[in-house]
Amino acid sequence: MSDETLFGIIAQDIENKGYSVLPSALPEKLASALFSYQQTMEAEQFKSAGIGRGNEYLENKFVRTDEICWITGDTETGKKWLDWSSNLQRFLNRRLFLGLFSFESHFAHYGPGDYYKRHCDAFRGEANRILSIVVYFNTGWTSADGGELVIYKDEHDQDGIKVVPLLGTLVTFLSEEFPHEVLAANRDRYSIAGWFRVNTSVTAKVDPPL
Ligand SMILES: O=C(O)CCC(=O)C(=O)O
Ligand SMILES: [Fe+2]
Repeated sequence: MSDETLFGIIAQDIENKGYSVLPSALPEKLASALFSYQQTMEAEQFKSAGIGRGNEYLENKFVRTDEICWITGDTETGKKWLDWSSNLQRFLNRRLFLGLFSFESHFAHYGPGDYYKRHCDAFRGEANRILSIVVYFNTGWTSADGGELVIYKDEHDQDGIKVVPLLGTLVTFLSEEFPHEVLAANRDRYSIAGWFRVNTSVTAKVDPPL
């Protein structure tokens, strides 16, 4: 499948239902490059995941226990991923007028027993995270391995839909609309999570003060 075809399916899903779950969707070459990159650097660079970034960085082991590493364009593989993501961003902006302005993403590693409790990636009103994306690198994942992503339709939904974190599966959803969680995994679980943002700093500057 070409990138254009794939991006078109994602756009249609987002338009129709606000989320998209596509098995075997991430291009295989990109997936295997990213996975080996994650494996080689994980020992030295990963750190315990915190909630928020920068000054807001706050480790919160009650909410999430995975380890993360932010992806930059400093390596060939990191750059390939950011190029692919920016093509998706451009496509979605043209097709859905989302006004996506920037992208941030990190590798994540959930060891056995790790989880990320039910949360939203963005909050209505203050949010500049618009679209969340998750891709997985785990071969031969079965239901006995746990670690599913559960996406809830709204804040009242207790059932959700379960996504098996299998190699190549690509998930996108509107960040404000869908609470979600990662159930405890019984084996190592590797992934990337990313967020497309709109630019809020510009409006903050031009908005007259109250
Ligand atoms: O790994 C997943 O399936 C989702 C991770 C997630 O929700 C997050 O990092 O915000
Ligand atoms: Fe999330």
